[in-house]
Amino acid sequence: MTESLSAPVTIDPTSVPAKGRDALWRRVLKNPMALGALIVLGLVILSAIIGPLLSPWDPNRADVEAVLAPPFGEHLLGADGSGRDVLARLLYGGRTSLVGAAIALVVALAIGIPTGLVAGYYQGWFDTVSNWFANLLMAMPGLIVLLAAISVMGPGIMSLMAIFGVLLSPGVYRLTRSGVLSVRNELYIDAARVSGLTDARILARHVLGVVRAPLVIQGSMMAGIAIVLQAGLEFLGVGDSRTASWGQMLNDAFINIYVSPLAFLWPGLIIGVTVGSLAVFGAALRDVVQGSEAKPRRRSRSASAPASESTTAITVADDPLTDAVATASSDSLLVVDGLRVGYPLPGGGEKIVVDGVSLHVERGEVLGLVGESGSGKSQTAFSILGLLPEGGEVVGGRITFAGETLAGADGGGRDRARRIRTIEKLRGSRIGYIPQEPMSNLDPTFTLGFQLVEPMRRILGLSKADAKKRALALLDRVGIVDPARTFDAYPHEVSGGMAQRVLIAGAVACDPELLIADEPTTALDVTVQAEVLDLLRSLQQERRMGVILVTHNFGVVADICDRVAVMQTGRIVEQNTAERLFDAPRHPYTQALLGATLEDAEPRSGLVARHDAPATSERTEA
Ligand SMILES: Nc1ncnc2c1ncn2[C@@H]1O[C@H](COP(=O)(O)OP(=O)(O)OP(=O)(O)O)[C@@H](O)[C@H]1O
Repeated sequence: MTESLSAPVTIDPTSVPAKGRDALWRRVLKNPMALGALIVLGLVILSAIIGPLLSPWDPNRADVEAVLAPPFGEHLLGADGSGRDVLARLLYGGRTSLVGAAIALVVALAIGIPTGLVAGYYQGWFDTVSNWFANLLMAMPGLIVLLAAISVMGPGIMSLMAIFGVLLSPGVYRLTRSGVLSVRNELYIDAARVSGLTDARILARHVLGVVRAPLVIQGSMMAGIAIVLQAGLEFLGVGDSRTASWGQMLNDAFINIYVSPLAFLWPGLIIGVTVGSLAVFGAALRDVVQGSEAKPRRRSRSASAPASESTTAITVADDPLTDAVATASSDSLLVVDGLRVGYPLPGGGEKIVVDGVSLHVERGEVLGLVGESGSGKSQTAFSILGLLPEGGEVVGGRITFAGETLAGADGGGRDRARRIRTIEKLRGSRIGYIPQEPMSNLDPTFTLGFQLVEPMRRILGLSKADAKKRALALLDRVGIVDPARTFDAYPHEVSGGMAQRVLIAGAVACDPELLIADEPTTALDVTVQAEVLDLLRSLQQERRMGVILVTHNFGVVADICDRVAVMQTGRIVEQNTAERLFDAPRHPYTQALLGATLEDAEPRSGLVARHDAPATSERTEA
């Protein structure tokens, strides 16, 4: 029984409307079925609250002269077998039934939502243990558990409803967990992490929002089930006979069904109407949610390559060709020294995807990280940000930012935990990040303004009004024509170029010292690419930020970078100033990449002086 009661409603949690909860509720209220059900439910609840005003009778006052009195006399709906007023008992009984359903619902939600959120978001041992508990609870025969509880705890109906709530909680847990799993790897969740939001805030704002509508649907179904179950138990004689309830009215009416069949009608009708309204509301809400134009979500980065991939460890490349420019100094902003990143392989061992990468970035300097697809550029960038996909780990080397160690040289678990805290503190404040796909990195359920303001309030401690002022100024600075309109817009209401400008505004909002831009122009239209690069360059110069620009495009490198590190199969094969690299590429791989960039594949001797390179060279992709 518990299994069927706890079974989650079948709805894709990611199909929550992109326009946010306000728009969702507006659509619900426009749906006649949902509105009708809400009105009926409202009336039932209201009549239970103001019961004493609607009936002058005490629900427990027995009048021997009124036993089984017919309706429309002194008692509007008649009297029961003990001479008690039926209308008064209906109104007061509503309180008992609704409070009982509320208790079951609150217990189910209070257990199911937090455990589902934590299990889905963090996974690991907690997920395993909570799944095990959920399966155990679902396998229990609910009615037998409740009857056993009666024999142990007595017939108190409210405590039984609390136990019933526990039995319902696996349904809530599973629904929440599956909702979280469907979004936890979304890029906008990473973007929220990068912008410095804590896990608790991300869960509350970006993850819980996704499961809110399915939970309301599931909750309305569960409330109906709880009302029916409570009435069923009371019909069987469980509960306090001195408290009026719909189930007890059924019990009383059943005894006198041949003498006064109408007495059976009233509680049956009110239970039917209430449970029916809850079911209709749930169904209408589901129609609204499923019929909405939810934006298809793009795949997240963690799916880029499963660890089970039968790739063998990367081949050993030549020693990197580096000049003195590749040597870090003691006051370098970022120093990556001998970085190694690995993923565990299913059969044991590990796949090394970044192997001994060393680089550094100075304040006010742009370092281009170039190489073909799969060469390890993003893995290097994610290691610095502490955002490697699941399974990925820094297995060697060290990353230091402004003197603070972010990864490597572990002295055990406590050391590692401290480093994780350090990088979480730096992300979004001193280290900014601009992602590759602007749209996937914005939460479709919140306005752009909200997504800009929230990190500023947390990191800079600004008031709402000041954060908004700063956000509008930033939107203006990144070239948005109508900042106020864009501030109030949802991601799907702006173009890809505008979304990227918004993300750039967000990345520099807290004045970071280091900016990591992962192919920031790849997903954009060629005409917009040059503008976004111009914007990046001017912001970088204005704020003297160190920048790592991940790209596979030498046009972008020529346009904006001071130095370049060329990556191949997880290693840096050549590192030089942009000018020298274009002038005289030394590694055959660099020569081949440059050759592929130019239509005629001629070696580039002295052709490209960095800032003379046309921005439109973006068109010729490597
Ligand atoms: N989750 C993962 N599990 C296992 N291997 C992965 C995972 N993500 C990436 N890799 C591997 O890491 C290597 C480097 O990937 P990375 O994403 O850094 O390449 P890239 O140079 O940034 O390429 P692109 O330009 O296509 O983004 C690739 O061989 C890739 O298959």
